[in-house]
Amino acid sequence: MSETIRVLLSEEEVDKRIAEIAAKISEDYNGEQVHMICVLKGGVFFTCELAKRLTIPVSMDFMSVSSYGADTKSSGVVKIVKDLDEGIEGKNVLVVEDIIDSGRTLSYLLEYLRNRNPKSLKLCTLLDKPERRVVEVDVDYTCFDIPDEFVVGYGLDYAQKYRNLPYIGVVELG
Ligand SMILES: O=P(O)(O)OC[C@H]1O[C@H](OP(=O)(O)OP(=O)(O)O)[C@H](O)[C@@H]1O
Ligand code: HPA
Repeated sequence: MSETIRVLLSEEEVDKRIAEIAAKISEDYNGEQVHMICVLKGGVFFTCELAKRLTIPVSMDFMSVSSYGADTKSSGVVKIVKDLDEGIEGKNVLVVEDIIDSGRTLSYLLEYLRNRNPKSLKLCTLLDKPERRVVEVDVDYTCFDIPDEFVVGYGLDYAQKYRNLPYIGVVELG
């Protein structure tokens, strides 16, 4: 089967929106330090682009969770592949994700982090597919709501490919 990629959000659109969200986050934290938790692997491009534009003090940690494997559908079972390096008690935690789809990954992850007593816990996502939600998740910052289509680029993969595309595209199988 062949795959083609149709552009959904151009590099310029994505970059412009990330700058807007970064300004909003910087304003909301009002000079306090934010502890960004990048959810690997998909969240890595967005985390870097966002972090570069924040004007508040930033620290960072990384977690890796997996529920999709090589499929385009969530397995429903969330697995922690890599845990945090440092504790988050008393910190202003900002979880940074590439996409919220069914909500299963983030619902699991936020509960897991809440139990570690951060001072505050917020969620920032590049993309959200609200139509696909199975589990409710409170999202604090969303760059784009998108339709129910499987997307790649800016960290998002299809069977580990296309993460490096500098824009968001829809995978079309022929
Ligand atoms: O809302 P959900 O239906 O749970 O889907 C969202 C999750 O799926 C993707 O991760 P994936 O498991 O593909 O891992 P990856 O980031 O390493 O590619 C994405 O990065 C989210 O973590
Ligand atoms: O649309 C998607 N693309 C890539 N990974 C994903 N994980 C959940 N939804 C998606």
